[in-house]
Amino acid sequence: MTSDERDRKAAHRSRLRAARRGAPAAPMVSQVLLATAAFGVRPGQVVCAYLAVGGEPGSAQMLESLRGAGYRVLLPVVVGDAPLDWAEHTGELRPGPYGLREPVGPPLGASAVASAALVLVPALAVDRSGVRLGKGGGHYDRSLPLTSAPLVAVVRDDEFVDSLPSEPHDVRVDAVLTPSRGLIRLPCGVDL
Ligand SMILES: Nc1nc2c(c(=O)[nH]1)N(C=O)[C@@H](CNc1ccc(C(=O)N[C@@H](CCC(=O)O)C(=O)O)cc1)CN2
Ligand SMILES: Nc1ncnc2c1ncn2[C@@H]1O[C@H](COP(=O)(O)OP(=O)(O)OP(=O)(O)O)[C@@H](O)[C@H]1O
Repeated sequence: MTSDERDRKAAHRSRLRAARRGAPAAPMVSQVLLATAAFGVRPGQVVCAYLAVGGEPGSAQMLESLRGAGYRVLLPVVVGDAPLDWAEHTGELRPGPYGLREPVGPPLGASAVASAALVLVPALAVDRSGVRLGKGGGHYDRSLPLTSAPLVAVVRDDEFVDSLPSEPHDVRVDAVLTPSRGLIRLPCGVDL
């Protein structure tokens, strides 16, 4: 919206990215199952997830944890500035843009996110009203309006904050998942 909000987002991003450098790993292996249980996701249903890069909480083991619980795991595939495409995670990955690894399976189309029972969303930070700050590509903001599944942002404990700048296109998340605090439904009235 205003360049002021964009500047504020950029300042938050550089601070949060710097703080992630050197942060300990946060594999989120057990925590993701708190999220699927809380939202009643059943074996055989689809969970849209992501393969963590650059200090993001999450891991390949997190994806195995989801598959081991019987969920079908879809991973995002970047298609320029279009909404994300999706493909099923079967274990095999190939290099993608931005240092990502992407699934090798057939692309299921942008609308595949609508088949999800839960979407795990990477983020640099989330505030207690559910505003999410991503890496600035707008990929998730273009994709999340295509689903009505619960949206769970995954961040480090200190990346769940009181307030973040937001623009009209920013899609709010329903809950936040952190390594130590587990799942917190949003909006959250408790002091941080
Ligand atoms: N794990 C993950 N997958 C994702 C996203 C994400 O935020 N995290 N995306 C969210 O929209 C989309 C891709 N957009 C992205 C935009 C920037 C970076 C990024 O800055 N990565 C590295 C730099 C790597 C490089 O350029 O070599 C970094 O975090 O430092 C990653 C993904 C879809 N897949
Ligand atoms: N629904 C949308 N349609 C078209 N452009 C969009 C949409 N959502 C976001 N954008 C554009 O994407 C760019 C990045 O947006 P923003 O700063 O909110 O990204 P982000 O939330 O950090 O990224 P991401 O959603 O990939 O994690 C902005 O130029 C914004 O206008």
